[in-house]
Amino acid sequence: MFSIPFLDIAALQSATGTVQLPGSKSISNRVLLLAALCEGQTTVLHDVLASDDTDAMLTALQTLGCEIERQAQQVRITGLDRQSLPAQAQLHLGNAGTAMRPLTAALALLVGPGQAFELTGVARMQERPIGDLVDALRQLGCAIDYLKNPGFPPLALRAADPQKLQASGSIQIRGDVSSQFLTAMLMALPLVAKERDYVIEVVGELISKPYIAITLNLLARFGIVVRNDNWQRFTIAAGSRYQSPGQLHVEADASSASYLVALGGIASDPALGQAITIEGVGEDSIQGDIRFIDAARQMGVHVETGPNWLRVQRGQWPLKAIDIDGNHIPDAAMTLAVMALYAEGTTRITNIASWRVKETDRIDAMVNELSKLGAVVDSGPDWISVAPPAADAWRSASIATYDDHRVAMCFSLAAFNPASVAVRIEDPRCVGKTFPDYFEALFALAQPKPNAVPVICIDGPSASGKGTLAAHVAKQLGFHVLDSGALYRVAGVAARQRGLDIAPEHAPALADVARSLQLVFDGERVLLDGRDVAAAMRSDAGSRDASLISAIPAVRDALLQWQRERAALPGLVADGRDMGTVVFPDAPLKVFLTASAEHRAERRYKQLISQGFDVKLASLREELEARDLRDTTRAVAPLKPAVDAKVLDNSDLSVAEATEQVLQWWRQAYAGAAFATLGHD
Ligand SMILES: O=C(O)C1=C[C@@H](OP(=O)(O)O)[C@@H](O)[C@H](O)C1
Ligand SMILES: C=C(OP(=O)(O)O)C(=O)O
Repeated sequence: MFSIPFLDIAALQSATGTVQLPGSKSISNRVLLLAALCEGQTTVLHDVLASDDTDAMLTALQTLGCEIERQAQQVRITGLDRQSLPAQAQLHLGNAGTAMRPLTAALALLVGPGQAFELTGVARMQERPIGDLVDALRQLGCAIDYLKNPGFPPLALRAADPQKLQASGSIQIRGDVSSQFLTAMLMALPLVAKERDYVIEVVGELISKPYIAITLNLLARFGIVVRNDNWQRFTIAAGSRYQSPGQLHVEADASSASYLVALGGIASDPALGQAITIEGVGEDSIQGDIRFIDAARQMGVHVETGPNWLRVQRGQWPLKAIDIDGNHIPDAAMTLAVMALYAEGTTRITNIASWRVKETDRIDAMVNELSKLGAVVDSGPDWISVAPPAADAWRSASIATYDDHRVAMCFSLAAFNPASVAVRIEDPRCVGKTFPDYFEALFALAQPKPNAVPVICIDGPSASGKGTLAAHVAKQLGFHVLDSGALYRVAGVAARQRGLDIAPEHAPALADVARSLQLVFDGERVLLDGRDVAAAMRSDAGSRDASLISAIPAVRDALLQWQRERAALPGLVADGRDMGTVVFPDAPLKVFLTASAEHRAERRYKQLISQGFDVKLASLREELEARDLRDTTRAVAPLKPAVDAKVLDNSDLSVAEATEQVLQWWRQAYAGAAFATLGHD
């Protein structure tokens, strides 16, 4: 997961490959709760989504005393024992609608005399309506108080009035704000439907119906058969009792699949043998969002399906604009709004009023962010229309994501824009709600346009702190790191292992060694042919050999390609001596890091002393000055700032200050002018 302030997505060209999708949020949170409601019975759930929303549900169930064992994607749950519910519990449910709504209903019926439960969430959750559900529960005698604003969480639950609970067998609930209210009632009522039927009548239009279908399907798996009269009236029969299915497999998430279906439709060219294969969800899915593929097909995307897989390729290009009622696929329909950037004509998505009360006001969010890119966008209370920018009207944009995972995921697809304008996704961590590794999955499938991967070069003399600075900058940007100094050290070790003397006369053999290095940098470990050589390369002999081998032009040439290939999505921070001058001459940001010999000697001195080495400051300084002289005057790739490098003297800067300076340059260098005019610098 990229837990960083923003993620720059390079101009992307194509996509191909196979992806195994994480579990469905809607199914995971439903089955976690259903399993918890199977009093005393154990259920083993497989392929459960691990994300912020499922964490919210799991943590709440644990707080309530549920026994849960979690191993990777497998969760073993023993159902709650009513008698041992805690007297008090405070449940923080983040922004998970699938936790807040169903838990409210179940706990409103479970809470006993003398017990009190509070349910709350993030600030946005406190703006997401829950009044229709509370009104329905109050008809049953449930005691629910609003702790802040009427109609919204946080809520306090106390024991229901038992007489009223038995008296009211028919409950009315509104269905036009969120289907999750009805889902919540359907999952809670089996807890009380012992002696009599309970009937739920939906008032007004029921939106997002396919989510009710998921609920009914999963209830049946847990032994509860609900009569559905035309989506208007639902009957839970007397004698209903939760019965664990023992084991249950969670399908992959069909809403998450929409971004990858769109990816294939935009960027997988069948003529080049490209396709996106999505595993874990397919035509047999119980999730309504699988119907996104119909909309994608209407836009011209080629989709093949199997029971639990999808294979997607570009069909018609540009895509066809469509006019679609998005009510049945409220989450996946957002993806259509971004696909519209690649369609001929204006795409209209209607009947999506619920977008306004989800993670953010999604209609406004889509209008704002699509407009930044230059699209022609319009909207109303329950619709949005999108026409792509004219060829010369694309603008680079820093996409605000409103703590909404779907905004972040959708807009990553804008990076295929024909104008190659830069796309920056702010707060990419928000995808943690349902698809924590979304960007990793995207980068594994997508290929950048030639030379589009952003590279930051940090060159400089010995002990200037390049490595530390590179690591800090890379961490902030989510980029890879190339420590080219380490590369020469490994080349030296490899040469010694093959019994070669490191001298100019062996240049061809040494270059062969360099060319064929089988190398993996894995945290602190450096694997050469599968063996860790970290200690050898950092020894004194390793340093001497690195210095010798790096002075051999044929070796430098041999390693050039290997270094260039490290420029992988989303980007690279390369540190060394000739990164900006030789290896990545087109890098958008080159930093030449210096510090006075006095400061560098002092830093190295402190470092070595703290490691227990007996060294003298004066001789360290002499060594550094001698090395500087050698480095700056050598014939091959002498150490010098690239003409377009920014010189950073960090003699008096902390690592944090130096990092901030580089990031500031980066924010400007990478499409900076365009972002700056949008106030997002
Ligand atoms: O029941 C569910 O799992 C969901 C129902 C839908 O909400 P609405 O019914 O509020 O549209 C959907 O947007 C949400 O992501 C998940
Ligand atoms: C609306 C969504 O979430 P929630 O389950 O919180 O309603 C969503 O995932 O798009």
